[in-house]
Amino acid sequence: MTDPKQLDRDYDHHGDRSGARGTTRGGFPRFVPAKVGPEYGQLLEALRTVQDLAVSTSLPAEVAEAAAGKARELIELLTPHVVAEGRQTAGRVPRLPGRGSLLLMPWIIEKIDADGVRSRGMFRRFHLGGNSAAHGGTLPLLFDDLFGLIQHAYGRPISRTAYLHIDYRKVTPLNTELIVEGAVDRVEGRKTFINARLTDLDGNLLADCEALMVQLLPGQQ
Ligand SMILES: CCCCCCCCCCCCCC(=O)SCCNC(=O)CCNC(=O)[C@H](O)C(C)(C)COP(=O)(O)OP(=O)(O)OC[C@H]1O[C@@H](n2cnc3c(N)ncnc32)[C@H](O)[C@@H]1OP(=O)(O)O
Repeated sequence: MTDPKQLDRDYDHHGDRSGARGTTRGGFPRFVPAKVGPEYGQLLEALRTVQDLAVSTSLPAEVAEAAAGKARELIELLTPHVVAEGRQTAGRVPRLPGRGSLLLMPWIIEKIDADGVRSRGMFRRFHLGGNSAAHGGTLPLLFDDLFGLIQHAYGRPISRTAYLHIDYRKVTPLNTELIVEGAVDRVEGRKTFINARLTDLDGNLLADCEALMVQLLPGQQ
């Protein structure tokens, strides 16, 4: 992963992490890959299964009460380990599904270079929208994170998504291996235009997306 300061000489001057917006102290945190053992991936997989169960069960009161107690125990165990943005493990383990983040789609990056990025994975029960299909709102998250990786691997400075246009071509199934792949289409000054496609393993197009990412100016957050 390229040091973002090499791509953006204003890296340390984008907004403020100490509270006041519009000032230039702080900047974006530096995302350095985190080193973790196998237990971290196991924890995340267990938590994702809990998410699947949380949205697919109808619990008797005593089971809900017992589960709430166990959840509170987990909260107590984890709370002392909260750290500042950029120092958390989530999002900084490129080899894990969703880079080790529970927010992101639990997909694995298969290819990442200046020619583009490809990830493979499944939408799970907790991504259900209706009638066995992935919720339409989960696709922008999948694409947006992919675009962040694409523009970074292409060597663009820190940028934010200005727009993201998705065409939903076919229903996106759950529990089915899929591929998302995209690349920079063109760069115009501060603007990077990126295209991506979501397909099944037979190459059927499920959705495609075009986005504009705009390079941040010094002071922009
Ligand atoms: C191991 C660790 C790995 C870590 C990897 C990192 C991965 C991270 C992944 C996470 C990634 C997550 C990423 C995220 O999710 S970022 C989160 C979602 N995005 C935002 O919050 C962005 C909010 N918006 C803004 O901040 C501003 O609007 C920005 C900065 C985007 C532009 O405001 P600014 O005032 O600076 O610019 P400007 O208005 O002078 O415009 C400049 C040019 O752009 C053109 N324009 C602007 N908007 C639009 C539009 N909507 N349609 C068409 N064109 C548009 C405009 O016409 C002009 O063109 P031209 O006239 O010059 O030709």
